[in-house]
Amino acid sequence: MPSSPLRPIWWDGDAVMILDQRLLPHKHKVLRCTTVDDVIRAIKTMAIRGAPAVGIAGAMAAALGARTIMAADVRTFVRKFSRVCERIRSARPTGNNLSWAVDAMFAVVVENPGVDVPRLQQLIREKSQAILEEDVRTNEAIGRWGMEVVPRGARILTYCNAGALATGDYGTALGVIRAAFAADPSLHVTCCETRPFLQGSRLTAYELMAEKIPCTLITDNAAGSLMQQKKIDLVIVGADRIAANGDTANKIGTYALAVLAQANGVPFYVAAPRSTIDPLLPNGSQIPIEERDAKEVTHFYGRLVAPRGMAAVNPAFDVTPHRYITGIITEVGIIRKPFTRGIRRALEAPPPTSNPV
Ligand SMILES: CSC[C@H]1O[C@H](OP(=O)(O)O)[C@H](O)[C@@H]1O
Repeated sequence: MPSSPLRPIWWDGDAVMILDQRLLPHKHKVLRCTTVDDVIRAIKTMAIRGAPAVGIAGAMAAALGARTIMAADVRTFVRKFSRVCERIRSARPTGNNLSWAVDAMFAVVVENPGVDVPRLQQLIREKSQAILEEDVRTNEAIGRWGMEVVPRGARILTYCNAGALATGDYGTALGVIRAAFAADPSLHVTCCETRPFLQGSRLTAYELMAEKIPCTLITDNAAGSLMQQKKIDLVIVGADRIAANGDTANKIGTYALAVLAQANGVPFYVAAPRSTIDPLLPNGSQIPIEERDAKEVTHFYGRLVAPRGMAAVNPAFDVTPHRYITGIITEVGIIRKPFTRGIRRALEAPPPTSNPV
């Protein structure tokens, strides 16, 4: 069992256990995954979601796949494992963490020449657990750095779910909120429902209420008006892929929030681990945006709301140009403009070892 009721994924012997987030907050069902396809299906259907959590799921799927490869020799094993990794990589296109995790899993093979197949399978399984544990430490460091930008009594707005359920535990944007709340219980969080999958009203609200963090749910459309009325002190969101210049892909609707924040003089922060950064992308124009089923728009919990036959488009993410971002909170510090130089330095920094503040 996981150490926290909010952990979205964990090993249970030879099975990967995934908390089915499609049913939260009112039903708590765990999917028992024993094959690569079980995990890929959980990712594609958003039973597990959130860029870092999807990366961890990809790592564990790779370990499940490695275990089932029957190969007498290492060369055959490597060839088959490479194919498994490529299948996992394509499960969801926008988040950088999935490909980052798959690359890290394949690197185990590259970094262990001369090791036999059973030992490689064990090392791959251990790496997947290490990625989970490193993610939690990373989020705690993001939380500690992020406290620097949260004034006492802050009224914070957040979007979608960048919490324990979107990561290995603790969260990125919600990691900052958890760390700030531990030091200052007077803060307040406004969370946007985040149509159409409702990560805000179902998941972020669930996390915040579980920990008695003062919070209020609003429709996505209300965010701008609250900022206009000076009722929000700062915005903190997660990220799915950050380009080398700081352009950031996140849940659809984030771009609008960032423009509204700048228009109203509200600081706008992105909280993300370095595994979300894609240094090979010079800017956000080439970030692949996942198109999801139009039924998520025309239906509400499976019930047709729009007229039958109504056309709908459902991009799951958008890209916020770096000019609208105040800072990027990572596990090695807060990156501010000029982002290209700051991101390069952050990627060169050693991993966090202790409390940076
Ligand atoms: C900790 S980053 C989580 C990130 O992922 C969410 O998207 P989805 O729920 O579709 O996986 C959203 O963009 C969050 O900010």
